[in-house]
Amino acid sequence: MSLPEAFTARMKHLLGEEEYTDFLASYTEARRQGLRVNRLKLSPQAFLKRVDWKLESVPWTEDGFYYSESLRPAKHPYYHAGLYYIQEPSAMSPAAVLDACPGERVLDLCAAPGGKTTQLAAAMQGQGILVTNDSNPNRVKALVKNVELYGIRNAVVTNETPDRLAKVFPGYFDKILVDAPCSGEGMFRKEPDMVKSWSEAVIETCCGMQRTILQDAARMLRPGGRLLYSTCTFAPEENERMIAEFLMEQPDFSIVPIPMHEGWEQGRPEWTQNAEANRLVSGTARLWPHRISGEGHYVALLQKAGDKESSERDSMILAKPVGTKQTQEKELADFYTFVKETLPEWKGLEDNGFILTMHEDRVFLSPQDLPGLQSLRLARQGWLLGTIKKKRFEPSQAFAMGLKAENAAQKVNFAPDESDTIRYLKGETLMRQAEKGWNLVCVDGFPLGWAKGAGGMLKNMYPAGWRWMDGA
Ligand SMILES: C[S@@+](CC[C@H](N)C(=O)[O-])C[C@H]1O[C@@H](n2cnc3c(N)ncnc32)[C@H](O)[C@@H]1O
Repeated sequence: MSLPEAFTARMKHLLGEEEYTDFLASYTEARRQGLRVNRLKLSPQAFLKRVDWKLESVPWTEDGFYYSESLRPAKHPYYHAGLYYIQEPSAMSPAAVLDACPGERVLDLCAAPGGKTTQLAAAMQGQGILVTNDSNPNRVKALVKNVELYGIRNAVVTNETPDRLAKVFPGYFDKILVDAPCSGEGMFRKEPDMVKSWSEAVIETCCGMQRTILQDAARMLRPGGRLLYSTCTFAPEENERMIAEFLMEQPDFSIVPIPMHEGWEQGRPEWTQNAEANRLVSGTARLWPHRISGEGHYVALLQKAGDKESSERDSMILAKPVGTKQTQEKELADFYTFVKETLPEWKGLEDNGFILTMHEDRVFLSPQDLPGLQSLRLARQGWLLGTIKKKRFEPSQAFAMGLKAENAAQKVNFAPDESDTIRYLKGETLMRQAEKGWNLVCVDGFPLGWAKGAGGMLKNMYPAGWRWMDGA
């Protein structure tokens, strides 16, 4: 791989001759591929029992595994059932360190396409509120798809600037992940295109964005809350120096030292330009491609002073959920009929943490305890259950993916190696006996989507944008 001269000169200067040689040698080695089991669907142990794949544990997260080049896990029906997310192993470290818990209010501020969002959501186990945001409207589409594919039920997806979010969520979150836009030096091996767009000017531009994003994130954190800052770059300007500068400006924040794993290295104080901050940044962590099996990453965990009790957030005016029109029982009659007939065992509507909301013709189950979100660009105001079309309720793909097979009265269960499984994922009509009406289609008991049974065939309701592509 041909690396920019200015980049290699910088790295040589930073690392010194000896370490630089090891660093450079890592570019001649194959990169490691990873997948992370979706604990919203099954435990890593249960997953390992289901597959005879050659997998090796990623040391910093118990649901992460390395797989070999030949495996192609995106070409397996389990991928379409959302049983795992394909993720670069080092990229599993930020959410693992932040350690989101069930019941918390969590923000993923720069979230698309959603790798870390799916990891945070799995840790939250459907309880609490996950606001997941990206400022780029195109990238938000991929984020929505991943939120839905992984069966995340407690997420609100926004397409906002951090500044506008901070006006709505002051002091609101227990935990915030800032996986910042960066110069991407740590991803050169994974995404060679990033090499072409690299320049020292890009580092400077990224620093500007990171500074603003961090300040806005700080406003949204409750006293005692934790903020995880990560990048996939080596440049100290975007890492140790960014954190040192932040700490100087925000005296109510301190570093929480990150527990180290084998091969991880402490942040390099000598790369900051601020003597006072020097000793602090050694509590942050660097993942280097020549020391671990993974790409380059930087991770810093920060805590805001105070505790939850001193926070004023619970006296914030918590508006009616999501500020659109309140659901009307009359409009929802067909939805309730659908639930009664199709999902008699589903208890989702009885969960106190959630409330039915509608936006235009769409029905959502939204987390409660949200401030009014009227001023925000919302991609999803909760779990999209479906659409009411001409007084008929049509369940969404997201609804299917967030259910369990046992919730459905009528279902069709395929084996992964059955030809109908792929035919279903390709969107084909299946000539197959099934109960009349809506059926939840599953593979090995994990939902894939909907189909409608009628006269010896299954009408395929798998969405066009989700379909299996040959050769892809
Ligand atoms: C490193 S990527 C995030 C990867 C993501 N966390 C994941 O795990 O899949 C950085 C993201 O920040 C977004 N971004 C850039 N500027 C932003 C801003 N000012 N506010 C929020 N997001 C921003 C980009 O669109 C990009 O999707």
